[in-house]
Amino acid sequence: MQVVIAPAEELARTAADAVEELLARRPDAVLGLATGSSPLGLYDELVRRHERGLSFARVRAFSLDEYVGLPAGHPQSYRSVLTREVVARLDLPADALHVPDGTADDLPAAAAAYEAAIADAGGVDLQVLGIGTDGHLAFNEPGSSLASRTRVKTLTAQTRHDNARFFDDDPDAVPRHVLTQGIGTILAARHLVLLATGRAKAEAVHQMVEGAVSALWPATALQLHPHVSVLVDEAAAARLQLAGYYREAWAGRPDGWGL
Ligand SMILES: N[C@@H]1[C@@H](O)[C@H](O)[C@@H](COP(=O)(O)O)O[C@@H]1O
Repeated sequence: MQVVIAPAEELARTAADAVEELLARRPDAVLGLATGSSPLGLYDELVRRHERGLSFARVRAFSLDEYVGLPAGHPQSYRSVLTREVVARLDLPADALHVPDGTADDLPAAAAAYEAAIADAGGVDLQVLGIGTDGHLAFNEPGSSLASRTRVKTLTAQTRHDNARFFDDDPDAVPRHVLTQGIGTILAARHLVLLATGRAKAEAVHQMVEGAVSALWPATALQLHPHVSVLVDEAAAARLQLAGYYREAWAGRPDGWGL
């Protein structure tokens, strides 16, 4: 795992460099998009670079997850959030954004269709990730199979509490069920770029990078992936035991090496 400890603005630029390098190599790349506050700095940076000429016109994008049961067009559905925060601000065509269908009558069929759509696109080249305070990735809560694929999950009380800020601070208004890419789905992406900031993420980041691989901390499955970049600010890095080594490795990387 590659761990970068830097101020949030620098993390956003470093992640944007990886996206820009990918698009230079592959203009029709497949990007995996995360919701939540963690990737917002990266999305802002991509918008700035788009305004300077970086094109997303041929990119395909896949959301990590979606709430079940929110009506189409609900402002907090992840389709709405990603359309507002990413697609509408870039030249990414609206029909290039794929999101699991949380309104489907047949949710297992919608999950299978989502897996098929990712495979048809050739798989995800670069997956943007955040992490929950309980170590969840996408909506793979503690106890998730580390080999899981897209499926329905039940949110924990902790996650509904964390996400209540998007639902008028009412945890009961947060949907109880979601469709989420599985840990196995996420691990199939070619490059994983995880952003985490703030003290509330410090324990989850420590477990993810340095803890024993366990369903109790689903993000620890990233230790099994060959190309993971973990971008954290000082507060989120506060519990890392090997922080000194990570800093030394990043500062001393050979010229021209990025994520
Ligand atoms: N499903 C999303 C995750 O993909 C995200 O990583 C997490 C953390 O969100 P934030 O970045 O706002 O802390 O929130 C939600 O649960």
